[in-house]
Amino acid sequence: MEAIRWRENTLQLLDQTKLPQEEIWEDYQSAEAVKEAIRCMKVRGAPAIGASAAFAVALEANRLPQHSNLGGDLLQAIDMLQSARPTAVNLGWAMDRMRAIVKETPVDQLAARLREEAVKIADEDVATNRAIGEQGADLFTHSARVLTHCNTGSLATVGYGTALGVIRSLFARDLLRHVYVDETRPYLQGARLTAYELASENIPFDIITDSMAGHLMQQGLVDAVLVGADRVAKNGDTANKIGTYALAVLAHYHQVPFYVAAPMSTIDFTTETGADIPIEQRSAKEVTEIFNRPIAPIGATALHPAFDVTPAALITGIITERGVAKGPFDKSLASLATQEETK
Ligand SMILES: CSC[C@@H](O)[C@@H](O)C(=O)COP(=O)(O)O
Repeated sequence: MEAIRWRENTLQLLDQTKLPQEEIWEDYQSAEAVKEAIRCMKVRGAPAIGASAAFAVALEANRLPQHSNLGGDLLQAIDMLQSARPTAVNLGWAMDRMRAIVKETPVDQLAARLREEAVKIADEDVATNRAIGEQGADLFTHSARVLTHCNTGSLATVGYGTALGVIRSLFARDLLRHVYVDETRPYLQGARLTAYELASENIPFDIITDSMAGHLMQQGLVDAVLVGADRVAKNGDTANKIGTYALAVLAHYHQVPFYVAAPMSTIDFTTETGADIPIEQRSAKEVTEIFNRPIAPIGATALHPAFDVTPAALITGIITERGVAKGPFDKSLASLATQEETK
């Protein structure tokens, strides 16, 4: 399954706001249009928005006339793309890579070099996720029932997925008994997207409402929680989809291992702790309405922080492509950052 395609200098995105009812691919030709797709979540998931924005810079280099200040125009487009969503650090990370290419490349080679770099970012993401899957599956010796939140699969990345990549690898090794999929209010990434991915591969699962997780853990039905991340601070505090923190508290109380799966590009060594991570506030309408249909009284107000921060102390391990970091995370993450890939 894929949600991002690069075909003949055109970016194609699978519109995730329409899934699973309709599979609609849309063509993109400009950075502005891609920014809007990221903002309104036609493409979402930290690695997927990083890769889409990288392709958007390549599109822009093709679209704009070649002139002496093309580099300046592209740097502006990069800033504009980076502002689309604030929490996912992979967006900034991918834009930093594109910025570096713009700064070091002669104007007549920009389009080709930016295209090359965007393809590299996308290809690397798939390889990284497969390595995360293997590292994560190595943690399990018995067939497990896992609970996951949001969507961290092929739709949230360029392919395979992070937490869902670990789930795929467990399934491939016959070490997966069942997946409990949090529906993930309010945007329903779990019920709509994770369920869609698991169903397409015949991986056994049940959707649960977010409020059912505690009950399941109390019943002894959950062996591990596996989630993704939008940004991991230097000390291991992790921002992920709203509801992740509550799951971590529940897992801690019930002594269920709580794992975060994320590529090294999601670790932000410039952010000291979770308190410094910007939390995206989205429209209240996404809470008071479902698919544009009101579910609350007219005029009712709502809050919509799209992410929360799980303190490092509640995290059993952070599964990366280079290995699994354990607390104290400031030391283990720093050591992974300096080491070559082990797999
Ligand atoms: C591999 S995806 C990791 C995270 O980006 C994911 O868990 C998540 O929170 C996605 O949020 P979204 O708002 O759908 O972009």
